[in-house]
Amino acid sequence: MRADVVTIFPAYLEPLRLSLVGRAQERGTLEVRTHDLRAWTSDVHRTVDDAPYGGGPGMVMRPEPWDAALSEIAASDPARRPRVVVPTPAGRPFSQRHAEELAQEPWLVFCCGRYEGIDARVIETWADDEISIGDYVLAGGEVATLVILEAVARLLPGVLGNSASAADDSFSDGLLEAPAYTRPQVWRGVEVPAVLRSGDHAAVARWRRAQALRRTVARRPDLVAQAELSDADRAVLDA
Ligand SMILES: CN1CCCC[C@@H]1Cn1ccc2ccc(-c3n[nH]c(N)c3C#N)cc21
Repeated sequence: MRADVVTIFPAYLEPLRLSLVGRAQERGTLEVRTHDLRAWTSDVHRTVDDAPYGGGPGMVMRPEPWDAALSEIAASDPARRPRVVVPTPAGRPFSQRHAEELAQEPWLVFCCGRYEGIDARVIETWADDEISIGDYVLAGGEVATLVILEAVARLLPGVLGNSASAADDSFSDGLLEAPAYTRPQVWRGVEVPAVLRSGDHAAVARWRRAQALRRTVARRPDLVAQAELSDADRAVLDA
């Protein structure tokens, strides 16, 4: 997968060189190219924003630099068309399913807005996806791009390695994950649940599913309504 990120703060994307996403890049599974939007300005001040029509606070990002940037990036591989993703608080809520969908794409381009956002005509012309990572307001699209790219990168072949699997993820079965424990067996007087030390893999799986169900009912009843529950699941919830 190739991922291009257009931003006025390229340094914000440096964390993509670390850890899981960094390893995916070293392996060649993911290629991240970061671009400074100001490279596509033509004035001495490298202006990327202007006052909003209709008045109101703040500034809006001008369409010309964005159109020049996206046109040049898209033209860099004429045989393909990238899926253009615009993080915005007005976007479709990001989810694991959405990450799985984006992980199938060979080429993503992320448009990181700032100020009050990007001129709406750029979104109308270029955006394939407008995504929100949550119901809170950030100062720009860079953090959202980091979130989306990490969630997508970990789903790419070979990135998680043998020890873990995206199929075991929280949300992959529609539920929150069960509590996890490691040594010591007793810590601050609290013992690790005996079933986890039993060696009975079937019992451990049942316990973890029950914990995930109870946790999801308590914290995210909306997810329970969407999850596919077995008779055994319903017995746990009815207990
Ligand atoms: C504050 N300021 C005036 C109100 C509108 C937003 C603006 C700031 N801002 C500019 C570009 C931009 C992109 C994403 C986000 C964003 N916030 N929350 C999310 N879940 C986001 C995503 N994904 C915020 C952005």
